[in-house]
Amino acid sequence: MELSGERVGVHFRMRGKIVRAVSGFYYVQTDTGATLQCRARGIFKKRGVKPLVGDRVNVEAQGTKEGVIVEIAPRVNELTRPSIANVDQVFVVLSLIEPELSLYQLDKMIAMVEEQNLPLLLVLTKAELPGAIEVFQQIEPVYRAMHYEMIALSLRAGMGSERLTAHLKNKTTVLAGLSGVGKSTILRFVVPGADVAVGSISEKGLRGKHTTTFVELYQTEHGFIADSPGFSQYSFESLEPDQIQYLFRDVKSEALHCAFRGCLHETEDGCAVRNACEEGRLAATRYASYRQILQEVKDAKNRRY
Ligand SMILES: Nc1nc2c(ncn2[C@@H]2O[C@H](COP(=O)(O)OP(=O)(O)OP(=O)(O)O)[C@@H](O)[C@H]2O)c(=O)[nH]1
Ligand SMILES: [Zn+2]
Repeated sequence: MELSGERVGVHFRMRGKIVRAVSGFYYVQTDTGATLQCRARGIFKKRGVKPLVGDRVNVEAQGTKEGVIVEIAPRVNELTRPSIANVDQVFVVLSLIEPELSLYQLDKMIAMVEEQNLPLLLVLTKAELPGAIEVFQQIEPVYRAMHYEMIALSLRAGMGSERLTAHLKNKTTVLAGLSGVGKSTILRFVVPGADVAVGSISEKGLRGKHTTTFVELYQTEHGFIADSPGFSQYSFESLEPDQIQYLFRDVKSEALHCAFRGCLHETEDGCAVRNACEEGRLAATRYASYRQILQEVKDAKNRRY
């Protein structure tokens, strides 16, 4: 292996990205294409800084396989579930059928990503199965109207794959979605040779829920991608009920017209959001998702006090 970089004393200093973190070891993919198993310099611990997967770092290579992280570049952002830094976008992955699409789940995942202020792409899988495209055609316009892009994907039938990979270019992408929707299948497609487990839902059910506790960034042709175990356990518990409307683009824009101060846009007569729903300007399914998440947040808050 050829190492290149700046020579500092007997060490080479290189730039790279942490792609995996396991019990105190950080695996750094260097800009020269090597992967180094690294420890972090003690100073980070003293400062209370924990290197994260996704961090851009400077390493001092020690030989061709190991190194020490000596510097961490300032983070653009930091997700907590999964724990990953410098994320550019999230692919929200759901299956159109098997398991059947839940619009509540879809809207909840969109709201999670909105809370993180990240761009998203909606990826609807298993599009070749009978009845799937009809579901897609029904819902896609609702989301397009809010400027969310939605792709019908079937890697089995070669449908939508080019659009999917085009979105990966020069980005660090996180896949979010419940078990069984096809995230591993996507990973294996965009990262040929990646060691990703794919199994049927029932097989996994028999073995019990498999738990992946660490995140890994895989390098694709032009970017990085990570699966996100744990994303689905996300809750909005740190939010106040009146903040939920801002996670729903359509509710938010209708709420601008609501004359009631502090309105949560529930059952109040004359509420602009409720009116918009009744008059068909706001999709009933979206309003239902908003109301359900709002209720969950209110319930969680009541339990705290
Ligand atoms: N019909 C059809 N099945 C698919 C498609 N993509 C994935 N599957 C199947 O759906 C099942 C689940 O796929 P996975 O990729 O393991 O799903 P996952 O989201 O990674 O699930 P976990 O590994 O449990 O997180 C597997 O049996 C896949 O073969 C598709 O486009 N069409
Ligand atoms: Zn209102």
